[in-house]
Amino acid sequence: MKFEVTCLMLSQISTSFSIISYYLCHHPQVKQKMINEIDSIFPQNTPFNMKYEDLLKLEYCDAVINEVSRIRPTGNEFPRYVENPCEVAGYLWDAGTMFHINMNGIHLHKEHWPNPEIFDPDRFYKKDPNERHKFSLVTFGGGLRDCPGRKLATIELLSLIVLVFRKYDIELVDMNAPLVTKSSIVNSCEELKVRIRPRN
Ligand code: HEM
Repeated sequence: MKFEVTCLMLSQISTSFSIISYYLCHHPQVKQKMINEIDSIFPQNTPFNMKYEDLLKLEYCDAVINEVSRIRPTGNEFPRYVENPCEVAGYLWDAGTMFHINMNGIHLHKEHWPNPEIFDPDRFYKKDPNERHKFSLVTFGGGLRDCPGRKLATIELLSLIVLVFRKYDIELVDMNAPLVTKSSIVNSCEELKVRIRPRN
């Protein structure tokens, strides 16, 4: 069981990284802005020393992670079980009802996200998270049972982005190929053909 949970977490990280790479290749100006930020915090031709405090300075990379996980979350839903009768959205629900909270429905909701189908990391860049609804982004769930691994997952993704994009450029082999994902408990990236070249 422990092994399965660990695999699930790792598959979420690797799928997130694949989806990030896919979106960056389709939005070269975003990729360039991200690379500029990485180069400003971890300059080329200087000894490379990846520190936690420096990773936290990568605000644009963080915005890219948030925007990719908004538009293409690795999860589909998370459940909530009600022990007592309750009212939700103007309806009365019996005790024992199981709700399945639809992440895509929330992440693409026009009331919370203008032009929700458009990929735009600037929605998150240097923005105060308190200015939007606290459950408008539920990549890591929400409330009492939200993901305790969210900070670790974000730091892992930021580290991976720095390690790869500081040294290498990634291109899609076929710009017209769709992102192939398989949906089970979570979505996993099944195939993403890329060309990786050293930068410079
Ligand atoms: C990109 C990576 C990850 C994503 C997208 C993700 C997402 C989620 C989501 C949506 C939930 C359900 C939250 C809810 O019901 O409100 C969850 C729960 C959980 N996650 Fe993550 N997670 C990730 C990485 C991790 C990591 C790295 C760990 C541990 C090291 C972790 C540990 C857990 C645990 C233990 C729960 C159950 C919490 C509970 O039921 O109280 N997750 N995660």
